[in-house]
Amino acid sequence: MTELLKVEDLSAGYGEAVVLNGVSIRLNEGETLALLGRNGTGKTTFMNTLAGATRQHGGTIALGGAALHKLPQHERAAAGIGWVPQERNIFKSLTVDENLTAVARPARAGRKAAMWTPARVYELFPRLAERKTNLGTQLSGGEQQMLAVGRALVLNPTLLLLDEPCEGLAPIIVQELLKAIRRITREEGLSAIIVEQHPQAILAISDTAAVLDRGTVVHSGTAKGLQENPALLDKLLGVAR
Ligand SMILES: Nc1ncnc2c1ncn2[C@@H]1O[C@H](COP(=O)(O)OP(=O)(O)OP(=O)(O)O)[C@@H](O)[C@H]1O
Repeated sequence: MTELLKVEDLSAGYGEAVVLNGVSIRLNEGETLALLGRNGTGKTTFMNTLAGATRQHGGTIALGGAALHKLPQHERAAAGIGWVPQERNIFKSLTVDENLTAVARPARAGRKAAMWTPARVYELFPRLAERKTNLGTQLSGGEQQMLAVGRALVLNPTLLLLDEPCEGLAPIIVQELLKAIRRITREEGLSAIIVEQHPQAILAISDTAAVLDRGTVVHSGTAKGLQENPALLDKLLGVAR
């Protein structure tokens, strides 16, 4: 197993406020990590810190052996981070197709998996293909989320960060999205970190899991181990979901 992400003793927050304290997390190439925790425990702050959108106070982040924490936010996408933030930052004044073609870039040399292009995103999300010429403002919440995932994919990242991808979506759309995420990670082998409020659905498609509480990692192990231990899930997350 080749290690892709190595986060060591990370402290980060907003301004002087420290939210994450001494967080260490590892992820192997081709694996998916479920990042869980109750509300306000620092999950989004962790994702934002990988993307370079918080203030890092200490620690290191290495992606494929390169020091990511030294890079400004605008260079992290080129370094391999495909970030889908909670607020789905699509360009609302552009069409679906323009959103995808504006950011598409070829994969790095030596990449084994097939390259993501707008055409492949349309194949993954047929709903988006039907709305190619619609503006971002004309999309439903689920379609916006699909477009946000598509935009991250066409950057051909080495690590996909999905922050609560299913939040606020209708159950049928959640199923569609989870199926697509499973395909991206399981079949295409893209490494990912997924933050979610519904642990069972995400644990089922993840290899490993980490649980945050008050900005520190209070549990890490296999996703299966956590999924099969409702008592531990209850202890860590409040309810055996
Ligand atoms: N922009 C910000 N400026 C200052 N503090 C913030 C900011 N965003 C989040 N925080 C604080 O950081 C802490 C962790 O928030 P974060 O959003 O990372 O948690 P979370 O685990 O993702 O929560 P949720 O599941 O509710 O999204 C909270 O106390 C929150 O108030």
